[in-house]
Amino acid sequence: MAVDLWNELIVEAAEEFSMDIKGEGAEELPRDSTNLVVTGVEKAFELSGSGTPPPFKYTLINKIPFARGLGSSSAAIVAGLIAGLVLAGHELEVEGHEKLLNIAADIEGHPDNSAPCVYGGFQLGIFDNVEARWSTFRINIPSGLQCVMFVPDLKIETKTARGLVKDTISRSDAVYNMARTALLVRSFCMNDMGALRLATEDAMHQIPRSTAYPALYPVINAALAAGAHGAFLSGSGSTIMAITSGLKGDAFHQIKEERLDVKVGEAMLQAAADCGLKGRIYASSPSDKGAYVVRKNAVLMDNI
Ligand SMILES: Nc1ncnc2c1ncn2[C@@H]1O[C@H](COP(=O)(O)OP(=O)(O)OP(=O)(O)O)[C@@H](O)[C@H]1O
Ligand SMILES: N[C@@H](CCO)C(=O)O
Repeated sequence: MAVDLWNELIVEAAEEFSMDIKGEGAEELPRDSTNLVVTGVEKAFELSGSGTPPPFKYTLINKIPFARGLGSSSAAIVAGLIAGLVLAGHELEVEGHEKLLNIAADIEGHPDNSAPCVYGGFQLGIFDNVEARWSTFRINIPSGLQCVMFVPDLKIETKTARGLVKDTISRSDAVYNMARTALLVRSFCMNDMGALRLATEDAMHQIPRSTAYPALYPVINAALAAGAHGAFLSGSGSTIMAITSGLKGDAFHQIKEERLDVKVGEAMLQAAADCGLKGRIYASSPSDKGAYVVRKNAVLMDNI
């Protein structure tokens, strides 16, 4: 599900390659061609038949915390792909093909984050063996939902978190999760948030991942006790996401005591602190919109 939390990428013509990173990951993310925005731009140029891209000046303005289960790597890949397609003047087949989504998911290895990143909203990403490609399906999101995210000072890379989950699962665990996946989709389609606590229970990945993350269940339980409809590990972690609703109007006009998102956020922070873990709370909402081009400026050549 896409949330209203954005990274911005500016790509400009330049004499030589450079990269400036502001905000999240400014100190840690690579500033060379291994940065995923460059991977995206290079892929777009390759697809356009233009070969290697010319040197560019990259500016990344990052709001999405990285290696926290919030899809920052997909955001970087998709931003690079879209910027590269615009710069190379190349268009992809969309309708009935989902080319952009498939290219992004192939770079990332799965569509879990690329689908909401490309399209916005709540997306199911399924590999279609007949078409030999990823296919996505949009699910309704009830209006007024809030996403309260506990983002700990603890980075967990997806490949590490995936290493904690067994390759095989028992039949009973599969049945447990399949039933809850169906209930989750029903809850969203029917605007029935009352079923979300049950629908967001899990028997497949949270327990093994909690072995490296002792605060996981205390924080989930604190969010539920404070009134969240459901709470769960976001992606492969380390962010823990709680879903609340009930506010009317802009958050700035609310009385603090009446704001469930604040109560839930405070409860999550406290439970984490009790486990010796610090972090930040982000309160956001689902975004219906995916990645988009803000502006394209034509650069006049010297001889024009
Ligand atoms: N521009 C970029 N933004 C974010 N991560 C990047 C970028 N370029 C390279 N990376 C690398 O990608 C890795 C982070 O990807 P990872 O998939 O683990 O985290 P995430 O996308 O934030 O979380 P998740 O996939 O669990 O939602 C790090 O090793 C990071 O160095
Ligand atoms: N949904 C994936 C991670 C996507 O970031 C997982 O649980 O491994």
